[in-house]
Amino acid sequence: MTMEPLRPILFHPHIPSIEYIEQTLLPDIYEVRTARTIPDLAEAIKRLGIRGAPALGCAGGCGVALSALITKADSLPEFLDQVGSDADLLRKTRPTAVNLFYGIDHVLTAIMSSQTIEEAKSRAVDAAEEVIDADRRTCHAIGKTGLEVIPDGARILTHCNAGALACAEWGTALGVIRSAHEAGKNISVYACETRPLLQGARLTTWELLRDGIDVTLITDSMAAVLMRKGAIDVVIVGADRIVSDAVFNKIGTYMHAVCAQTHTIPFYVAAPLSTFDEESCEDMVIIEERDPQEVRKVRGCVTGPDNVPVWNPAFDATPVHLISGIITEYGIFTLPRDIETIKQLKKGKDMQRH
Ligand SMILES: CSC[C@@H](O)[C@@H](O)C(=O)COP(=O)(O)O
Repeated sequence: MTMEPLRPILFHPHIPSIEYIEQTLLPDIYEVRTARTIPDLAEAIKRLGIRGAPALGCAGGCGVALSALITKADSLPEFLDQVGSDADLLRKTRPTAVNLFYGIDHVLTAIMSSQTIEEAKSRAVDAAEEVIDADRRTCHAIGKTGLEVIPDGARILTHCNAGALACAEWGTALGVIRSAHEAGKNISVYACETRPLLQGARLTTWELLRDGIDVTLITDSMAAVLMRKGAIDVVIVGADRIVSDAVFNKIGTYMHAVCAQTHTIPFYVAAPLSTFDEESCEDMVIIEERDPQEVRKVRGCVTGPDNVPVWNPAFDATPVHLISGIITEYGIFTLPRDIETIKQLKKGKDMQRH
């Protein structure tokens, strides 16, 4: 039986609202929630009800469109002012995943030259729908590109959740895994649990079991031993931001990359062009630091003394020399070698938009 495609974020311009799968409750509770205001949406993003770089891009884009639809203003400048300040509120939710800013800016740019409020509303809806449709198409294209790095029989390690739940559909790292499964390759996956918020344990395993893909859950500290035993053929992870010299992804990714290099295992990143921030370098990126309580407690259960100091960065940077390739909708690239090609491709996309 084929499952319905998993679509964690839907935009309903006629209501107007944004519907999303509440990811903090999975896997025990599958609940679809609705954001009707920008503060509602911002709150859902901050507490990771909506999460994952491409999904954040969709949320940002749809959020600006939602703001355009619900804003009541007497003049176009007043209207644009209100939408701009809602966009700023969304920008402040999470600092690392660049797709959030890409989605917000895509819709803002589309409405800026409007002559009337009605025109701006209609442009905002079209642009938000474009962000979602493009992400769906892109993830399927990434999946196809990635087929060449997944041999039949591959045992794949992944970290965090770079699946359909992190995108509009299909996924990036899990998109490659899904495409390999769909192409009839006999693959199996080790999903790292991904402390402290367990996106791997809760979300990746749930997605893969749902699709009938062979998955085994391990704690993050078990990955190195599996690599040493020769039980991993390839590592594939997603990305939150790719700069000229590093890939930012969920905390723990760097550790897997170092281990993979030691054991000569290929280490791939799967991400759309919208995750590249190619003009920046590692030092320029803000890594989100989250609430210490996320480490002292796991889903309400105490895991450390209430007064113990905690360091809780949500992401780490993996230097590009540890990465075998970046699987995108346009092919597989390596950095720094292909940085100019990436710049050209992004310029080309910008030209198409204007
Ligand atoms: C396709 S999504 C890739 C990344 O966004 C994912 O690996 C990740 O780090 C998500 O972090 P999260 O904090 O859950 O938003």
